Amino acid sequence: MGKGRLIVLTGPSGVGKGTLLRSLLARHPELYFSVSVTTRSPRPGEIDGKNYYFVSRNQFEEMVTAGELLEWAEFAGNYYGTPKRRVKEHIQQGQWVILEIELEGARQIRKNFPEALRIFIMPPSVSELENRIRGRGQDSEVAIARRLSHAQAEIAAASEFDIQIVNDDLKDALQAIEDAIFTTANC
Ligand SMILES: Nc1ncnc2c1ncn2[C@@H]1O[C@H](COP(=O)(O)OP(=O)(O)OP(=O)(O)O)[C@@H](O)[C@H]1O
Ligand SMILES: Nc1nc2c(ncn2[C@@H]2O[C@H](COP(=O)(O)O)[C@@H](O)[C@H]2O)c(=O)[nH]1
Repeated sequence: MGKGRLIVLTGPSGVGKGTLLRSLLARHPELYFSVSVTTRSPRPGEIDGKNYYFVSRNQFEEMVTAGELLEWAEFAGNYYGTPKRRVKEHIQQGQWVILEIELEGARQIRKNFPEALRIFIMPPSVSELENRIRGRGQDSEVAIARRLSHAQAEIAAASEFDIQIVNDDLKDALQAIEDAIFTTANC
C-alpha cells in the first residue's frame, strides 16, 4: 500500500479552485476529495453530501465541540470545516486526500500536518477575480463584497504555501497542479 498524503488547495473565492478540482478528480479518480461541512445555504445545483454537508450553525458548533473537525474557519459569514474521521481513514488506507479550503483552515493544517502539500491558486488579477465571481452568477452583492474583501489578504499570504499557481489558462493551471502533486508529493 502507498503512503497516504494530505494535499491542500487554497486561493481566493472565485479563483477557480472548484473548477480545477473537478477536472483533476475526473482525470485522477484515485484521489479522494474531502467533502466539507458548511452552514452556507446550498447554491442552485449543489447536492448535500457531494458538494458539501449543509448543516445549521448549532450542528456545526456541536461538531467543533465534539472534536469532529480537522480544521474549521468562519468565512464571509458562514462556517466551513473538514470532517476528521473520513480523512484519517483514507490517509490510513494509503490514499491521497485533497482539501479545498480557505486560508485560516490551511494555516491550521500547516500547524498540525506540516508534511501536507499546500498549493495556492492565484488569479491573473483582482479585476479578473471579480469578473469570475460575478460571472458565476451565484452570489449576492453582499457575498461578493465579503469575498473580494478577503481576497487581498489571502493573495498576500500566497508565499506561505509550498507552491503558487496562477489560474489564467485553465489547462496550464491544471497541468501545473498535476506536476505539483505527482512530482513534488512523491518526494
Ligand atoms: N482559468 C479560468 N478562466 C476563466 N474562467 C475561469 C477559469 N477558472 C475558473 N473560471 C470560472 O470562474 C468562476 C469561479 O470558479 P470556481 O467556482 O471554480 O471558483 P472557486 O475558487 O471554487 O470559488 P469558491 O471558493 O467561491 O467556491 C466559474 O464561473 C468558473 O467557470
Ligand atoms: N477552512 C475551510 N474552508 C473551506 C472548507 N470548505 C470550503 N472552504 C472554503 O470556503 C470558501 C468559500 O466557499 P464557497 O463554496 O462558499 O464559495 C472557499 O475559499 C472554500 O475553499 C473547509 O472545510 N474548511
